[in-house]
Amino acid sequence: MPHKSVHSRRGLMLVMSSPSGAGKTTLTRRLLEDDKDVVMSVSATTRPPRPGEVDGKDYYFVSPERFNEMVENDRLLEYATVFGNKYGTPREPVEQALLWGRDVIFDIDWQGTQQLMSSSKAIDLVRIFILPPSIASLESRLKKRGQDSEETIAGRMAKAESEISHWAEYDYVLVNDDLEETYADLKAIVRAERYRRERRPGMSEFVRGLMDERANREAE
Ligand SMILES: Nc1nc2c(ncn2[C@@H]2O[C@H](COP(=O)(O)OP(=O)(O)O)[C@@H](O)[C@H]2O)c(=O)[nH]1
Ligand SMILES: Nc1ncnc2c1ncn2[C@@H]1O[C@H](COP(=O)(O)OP(=O)(O)O)[C@@H](O)[C@H]1O
Repeated sequence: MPHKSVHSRRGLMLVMSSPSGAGKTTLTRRLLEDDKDVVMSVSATTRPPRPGEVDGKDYYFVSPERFNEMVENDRLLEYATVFGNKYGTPREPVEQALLWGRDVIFDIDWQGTQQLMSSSKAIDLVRIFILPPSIASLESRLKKRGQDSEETIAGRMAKAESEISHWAEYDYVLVNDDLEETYADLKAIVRAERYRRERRPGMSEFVRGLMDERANREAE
């Protein structure tokens, strides 16, 4: 049996960004259901909850005053204004999860991704950008989701181009045409990233063990 250090690893920070409606929530939820090593980073926001959204699960819904307090007390890893509302990532749950060797998945925009990149977290980041197969399908998905007013949908569509323009700042780009195929690709990315040398702190110890074993056998 190899020593357990061979399995110890640093958690990934899996960042998912996309124009609204491309499918990141759908993909993220599936990954969370399938893989118990992945936990979600629940953001704080000043946006009002949509029907069906649960405080503490989808977001922490907070007042603008409370949000400012979190910023001032350095409780957020990053934050940004999107569609006129503030969104931010609470620091503590992320640091806890990574410490326990869990992977953390983030549904944040390009501004948040840039902030994480310029912080000490850069080596832990895996950035994934989700594109729709066409603008027409983006619009029909937003309509089909049925959670936003005509006006909100028009606003999201108007923002899509500026979101999409940041695609090249990501490590991986997935075109979410067939959901099953995109999901399989997402899982492949996560699986491979877990094996990166720099995320495997126990590996040097394991290799030292191999060398010792070899030396011992030679001595016998
Ligand atoms: N920077 C940053 N962006 C966030 C955060 N939480 C959510 N967002 C982004 O805010 C945007 C709007 O989110 P939301 O109102 O839930 O609508 P969605 O586009 O349907 O997911 C999306 O692009 C999210 O990725 C956060 O904590 N930080
Ligand atoms: N590959 C796909 N093909 C068709 N519909 C999809 C696909 N991926 C997601 N959807 C649907 O499109 C809508 C928007 O997806 P969602 O995950 O909420 O997007 P986002 O989180 O990026 O705003 C949802 O109704 C979802 O069921």
